[in-house]
Amino acid sequence: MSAPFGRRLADAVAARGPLCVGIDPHPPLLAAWGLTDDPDGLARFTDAVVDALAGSVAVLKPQLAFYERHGSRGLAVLEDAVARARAAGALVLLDAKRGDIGSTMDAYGDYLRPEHPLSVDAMTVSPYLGPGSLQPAVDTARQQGGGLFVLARTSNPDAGTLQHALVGGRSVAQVVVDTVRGWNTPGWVIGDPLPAVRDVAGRLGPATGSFGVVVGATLREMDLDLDGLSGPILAPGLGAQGGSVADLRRLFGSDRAVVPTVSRDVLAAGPDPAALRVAADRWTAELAG
Ligand SMILES: O=C(O)c1cc(=O)[nH]c(=O)n1[C@@H]1O[C@H](COP(=O)(O)O)[C@@H](O)[C@H]1O
Repeated sequence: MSAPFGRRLADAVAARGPLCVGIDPHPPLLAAWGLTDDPDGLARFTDAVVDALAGSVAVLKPQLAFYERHGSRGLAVLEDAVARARAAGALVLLDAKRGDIGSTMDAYGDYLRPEHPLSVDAMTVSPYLGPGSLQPAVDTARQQGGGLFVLARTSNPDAGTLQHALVGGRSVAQVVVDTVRGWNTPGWVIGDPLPAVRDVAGRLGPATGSFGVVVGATLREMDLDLDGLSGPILAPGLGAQGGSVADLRRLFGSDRAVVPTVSRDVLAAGPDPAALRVAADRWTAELAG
C-alpha cells in the first residue's frame, strides 16, 4: 500500500504549493489550441498539459467525462497520461463524481487500486445516494492509501437548491462535511455519534486525513462548519467561474487545508508549454502571497 493520501498530499503541497490544475479538454478548448475534437487531438492536448505541469504542480485533476466522450480510445489516452503524470511526481485526482449502491461503489473504488488500468491517487465522489453508500470506496481508500473528495457545497449557481436542504436541523452539505470528518477519525463508522474534534484548525500536516470535501470558491459566504475536518478541501470555481484568491481567503481563512483547483484559466494559456507553466505559476505565486 502507498503512504496514506493525506500524508502524500501534505508532502506534495509542502514541496510544490497547493495548486491543483484540472485537465478539461472540452471541444472549444481543443479548437482554441488548433486541435481536432477526436482521440488524436485529445492525446496532444493531454500530453502537452502533463508534460508542462506534472513536474511542478501538486495535483492534476483530469475530468473523466471529457475522455469518456471519445470512447475506449479516449480512456486509453487518459490511462497513458495518468501514469506519466504520477511518474513525474504529480498526484492525480480523477474527477469522476461517482456514487452508487454498495456493490457498484465498490467497483468505482477500484480506481484507487494499483492494478487498475487507470489507477489514481484520489477521486471525486457524489454522496447523494446517502453517505453510507460511499463506504466501499472509503474502505478501499484506507487499504490502498488512496483519497476521496466528496461533493459537499459545489461551485455551480443552483447548488444550494439541494445542498441547503435541512436534514434534522443540519444542511445536506453539513451532513456531508460531518460524515467526512468522521472518516478522518479512525474507528468511527457511519451511524456512530460524531467523534470529538481533534484538529480544530484542520491544517495540512502529518495527521492530515485522506478524506476531503469539495466546497466552491464561488460561495457568497461560508455556510458550513469545517472545523476539525482534518482533511483537505478541494476549492473549484477560480478564474472562469469568477472565484479569486481573495474569495478563498474570505471563505476559508488561512488555516485550512485548501487545495484550490483551476482548469480553464490555466488551460486557456496553451498549447505553448512555457505559457501553461507561467499561467500555473501565477496562481501558485498569488496563493503564496
Ligand atoms: O469536483 C470538481 O472539480 C468540481 C466541483 C465543483 O463544485 N465545481 C466544478 O466546477 N468542478 C469541476 O471543475 C472543473 C471546472 O473548472 P474551471 O474550468 O476552472 O471552472 C470541471 O471539471 C468541473 O467538473
